[in-house]
Amino acid sequence: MSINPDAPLQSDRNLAMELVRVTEAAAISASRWIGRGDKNSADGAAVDAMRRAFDSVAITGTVVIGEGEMDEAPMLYIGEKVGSGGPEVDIAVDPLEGTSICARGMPNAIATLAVAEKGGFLHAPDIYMDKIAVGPGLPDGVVHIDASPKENLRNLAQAKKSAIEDLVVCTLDRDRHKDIIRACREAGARIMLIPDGDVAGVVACSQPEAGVDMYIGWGGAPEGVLAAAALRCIGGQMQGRLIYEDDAQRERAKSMGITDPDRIFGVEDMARGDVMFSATGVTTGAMLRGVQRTANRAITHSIVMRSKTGTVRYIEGHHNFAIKPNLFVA
Ligand SMILES: O=P(O)(O)OC[C@H]1O[C@](O)(COP(=O)(O)O)[C@@H](O)[C@@H]1O
Repeated sequence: MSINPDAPLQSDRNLAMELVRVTEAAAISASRWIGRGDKNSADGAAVDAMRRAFDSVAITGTVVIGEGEMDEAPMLYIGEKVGSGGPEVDIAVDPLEGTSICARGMPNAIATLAVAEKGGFLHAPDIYMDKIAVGPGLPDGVVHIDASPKENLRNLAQAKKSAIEDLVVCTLDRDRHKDIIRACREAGARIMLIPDGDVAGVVACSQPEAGVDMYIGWGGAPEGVLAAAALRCIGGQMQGRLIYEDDAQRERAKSMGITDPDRIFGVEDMARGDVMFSATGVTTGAMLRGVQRTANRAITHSIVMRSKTGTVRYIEGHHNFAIKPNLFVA
């Protein structure tokens, strides 16, 4: 990262690897709660482990996308400082993205975070964001958030030199998306419904093996920023627009520095400059395999990427609790 010009290049190379340890810790702790029907305990375990893991990362980090405000979140609240000291960076976290799916033992839960140089992330309030995303290597503006699903699919099919019938559109399985779903199906596309976890849904557009051509629909705005951070590294296009349910939400956005609350944010508007992104699978999904646990051991599957180099690494971690119990046991 460009924060400390005197720091050797090696330090930010190492930082990317340190971040994997943090999402691994959160995922392993959350994995103890997979399928146990208790999403708050799963989330609490992930938050606690992620917070502790940050203590050994050599950064002076400020949480800008976190678990909520100081008075509502005991840890990883917005404004909290994390890290053991080092370059000043901003942090976006979602220690357990997909709390309900983890509790229900369903696919797609991940532990994730992103790091940017100071001021690099959009300070998104915890409200909905309308989102549309496609993968890399396509003409700029091939899809647009204000175009109809049919128009977007037609343009996307043309750019990909495929038929609309070959395209898969991913969206959250919500009543509010029924018109989008109907329009996509009527246009001939196939729909992949996910119960939760739209960070993975958006990122899937940029992972050829995931089989997703376009992501569309409303999800959390903080999750939108995390997804944008991933796309900054892996490539792909995304547009997001905040959705306000009342004036208080609009005011809240303004108080967080969003001067034009109705603007359409692109990837660079949500995650600027040098960005790193890490995610570890909790339950198996399109993006990552979940934690595999055996007595005293766990295997984790993570993705870590940097915008500076465009390198994307898939990391399989084999963890032995008999030797290293403290970090990972909630
Ligand atoms: O469940 P809603 O209100 O449709 O919100 C959608 C958001 O919830 C999630 O599906 C899961 O979020 P949580 O992990 O906080 O439960 C996100 O991925 C998504 O952005």
